Amino acid sequence: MTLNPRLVKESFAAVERVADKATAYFYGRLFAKNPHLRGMFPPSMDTQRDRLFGSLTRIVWSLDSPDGLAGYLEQLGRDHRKYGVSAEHYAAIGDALLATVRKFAEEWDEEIEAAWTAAYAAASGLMSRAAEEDAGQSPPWWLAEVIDHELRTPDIAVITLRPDQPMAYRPGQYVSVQTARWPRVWRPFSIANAPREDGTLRLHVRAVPGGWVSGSLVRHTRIGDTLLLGPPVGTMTLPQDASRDVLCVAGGTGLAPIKALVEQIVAAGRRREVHLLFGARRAEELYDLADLARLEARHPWLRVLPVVSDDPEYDGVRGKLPEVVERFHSWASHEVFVCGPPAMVDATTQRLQRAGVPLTRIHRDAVRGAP
Ligand SMILES: NC(=O)C1=CN([C@@H]2O[C@H](COP(=O)(O)OP(=O)(O)OC[C@H]3O[C@@H](n4cnc5c(N)ncnc54)[C@H](O)[C@@H]3O)[C@@H](O)[C@H]2O)C=CC1
Repeated sequence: MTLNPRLVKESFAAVERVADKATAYFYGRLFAKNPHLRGMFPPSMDTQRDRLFGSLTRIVWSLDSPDGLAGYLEQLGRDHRKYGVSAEHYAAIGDALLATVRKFAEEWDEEIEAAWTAAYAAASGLMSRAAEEDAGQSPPWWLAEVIDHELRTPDIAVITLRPDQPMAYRPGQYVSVQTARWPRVWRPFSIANAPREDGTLRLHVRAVPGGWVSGSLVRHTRIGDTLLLGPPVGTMTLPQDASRDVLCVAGGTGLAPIKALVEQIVAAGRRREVHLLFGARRAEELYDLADLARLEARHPWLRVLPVVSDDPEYDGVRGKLPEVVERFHSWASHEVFVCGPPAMVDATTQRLQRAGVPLTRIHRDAVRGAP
């Protein structure tokens, strides 16, 4: 079997053009052949479909850069332990995936089939080996008790959790969360604090329209409730050797991982300059400003700049974050962290690149749909 990234990418391009049909076919086939697997998935499959296709796209387009891809697949394998995924499931999914690309690719022959079989064997092998290794040291999921629940706006809650077992993570990472109200529905949320001695974690949650987990966390969760957490994942972390000044750009609840990173810099005691631009649509949605102001008062090297985009009366810096970022400073020599609505993250990244910041120094995590 030969791993041939070119053949996989060419056939995948045709599947990508009909992504909706292809994912519907994939799950239809998977469940028709393996009805017992349906119970492992959430009742509503919409987000699940997008997620599957997002992961697949990322895997296929990174086949040429094995190092980054291996890290991603290993993380995916560890994260899938929370679903109870086994070797039998990998085989069933591989079978449905191959049937799907065979159906939707414009060309198909033995060579393409062999390339896909090899690619899937390599990818699922990395995932399952990482899962096995992880099983020796971490649980597949954590139970976490809600020990504080603060409604900062009618839609935004800051929730503090105490996991039942220690959870090792790096500031900037995120976890999947499941509530008792919606079994099997997992949504990712960034951890909003650097690791603490008491092991507690904070989440910043905005209830979005139609958001099953986010709505349940903001409106129906109380102190004493128990949540399920998946393992910490994500790569928007502070580089080990970085000594550069830092720019952080946070849109809305995208502040969560940024705050964890700022706390990490505080804890390390390093005196690099940190500029934090925290944007919201309206002043009352700058939900964590009091806490940020306290941090700023204690650490003169930290500058927090609140930015409001949709209120012409706001008596401070107004505008959209990508534009405001350009307005103030040259960031060409900074390490940059950007988190928030995907369109804001993309626009900010583009502007920073145009202003001379290399992409390798712009850290962001595509947690699409992490409301
Ligand atoms: N680890 C991660 O990747 C995390 C990601 N998020 C994401 O952050 C987002 C936060 O959403 P909300 O609090 O509702 O933010 P929001 O929609 O209220 O906007 C927050 C800020 O982003 C700006 N903004 C929004 N859309 C923009 C656009 N198209 N172009 C330029 N600027 C734009 C607004 O002007 C405002 O300053 C969600 O999409 C969530 O998925 C949140 C937490 C963690």
